[in-house]
Amino acid sequence: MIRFEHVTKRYADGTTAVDDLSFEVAEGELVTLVGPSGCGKTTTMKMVNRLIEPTEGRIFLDGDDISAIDPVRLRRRIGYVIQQVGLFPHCTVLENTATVPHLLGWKRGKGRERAAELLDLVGLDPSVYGDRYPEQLSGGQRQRVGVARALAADPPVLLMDEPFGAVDPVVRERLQNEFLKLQAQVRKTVLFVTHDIEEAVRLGDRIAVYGQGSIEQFDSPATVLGAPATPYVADFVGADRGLKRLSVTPIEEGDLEQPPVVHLDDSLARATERLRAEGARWAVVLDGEDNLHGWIPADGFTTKTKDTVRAHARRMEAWLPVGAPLKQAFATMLQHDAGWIAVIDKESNGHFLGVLTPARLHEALRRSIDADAQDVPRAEVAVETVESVTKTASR
Ligand SMILES: Nc1ncnc2c1ncn2[C@@H]1O[C@H](COP(=O)(O)OP(=O)(O)OP(=O)(O)O)[C@@H](O)[C@H]1O
Repeated sequence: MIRFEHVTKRYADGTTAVDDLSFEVAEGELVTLVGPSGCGKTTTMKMVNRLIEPTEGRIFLDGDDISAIDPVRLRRRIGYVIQQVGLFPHCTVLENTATVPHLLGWKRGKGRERAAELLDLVGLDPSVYGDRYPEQLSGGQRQRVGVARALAADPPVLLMDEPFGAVDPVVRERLQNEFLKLQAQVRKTVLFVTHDIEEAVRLGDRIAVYGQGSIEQFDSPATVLGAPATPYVADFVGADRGLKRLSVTPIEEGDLEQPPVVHLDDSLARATERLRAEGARWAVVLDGEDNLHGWIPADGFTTKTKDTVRAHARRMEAWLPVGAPLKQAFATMLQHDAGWIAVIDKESNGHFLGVLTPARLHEALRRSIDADAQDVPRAEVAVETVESVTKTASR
């Protein structure tokens, strides 16, 4: 969808901002450009919508050489979101969002209808926020309007330059999650500039890690973290990359252990006998449909009781759907001081699949590292163990 072929940008003062850059972004792919300040990320991005012209090389959009496309027409195919959102202060949120349809000559009603739809899509109720002015919004809400505005003419490509850079970390994480959900629906081809490796890892289908004016590694987040291509990349992604990697490795069914299971209507006496015979200290409690209900300890009941498990089962506080990142599992374990986390099927109504223990979490982390590091000599893939991760986290 976007292809750079040997692109170089030298500014008039002799600065080479981008040096012989070649890469390709597939349709519907979200690529994050990450690197330290001044490495050429913004220059790369602005060459795509011709705010900056390359000195050498060619850029293609959907097969068309962009140097042959009139810049104004080109920009209609490209949504642009920047950090200082650039909303018009004297226009309402709805008018701001409808700017591009308006410029494209859409009928007023159609433009406003589309703007309202998009505000909804980014989580701003148009009946509440549509008539407000930008100064009556929070920073995070303004960023959402920026995203809605960029999507208004339904361009196939989005360029986003540190769009969440100006908000606090909590709002930022929320905006990132919302944007991921939105992108799953709209599937734009996105170039996303950030200097924050965490953000690059969280959002990118692939990450381009910039050195000085060139890309040092262009790979999936898991590979960049698990098998950095150069010492520079290893240094940039940081010594705690094992910890970061937890956020890109999902819990799989194969990672789970199968503890003893009892049902709500089972006789407590028989369940207790069984658990003691098996040497188990607790069991997972399921309802009649094998959905997760909670857990029950093996001790503390006499085998003479007439009760059912239901009378003494405890509700489960910590559980996760399969596919959730290992980082969330780890955080949940720490938060609840739990030695294991129940994992359920995300499609059904909480169908129980098994439990994740710290040992299994460690194995899952190793599995994903090994999968990526097949061609990389072992010694170069120095990754923390769960123990050292635990120590880092508790420091
Ligand atoms: N108009 C210009 N004239 C001369 N040099 C420029 C110009 N614009 C950018 N540069 C230089 O080009 C290099 C790359 O700049 P660019 O803005 O692309 O970096 P960046 O990676 O986006 O940085 P940041 O994260 O700080 O925004 C820098 O050294 C910068 O000083």
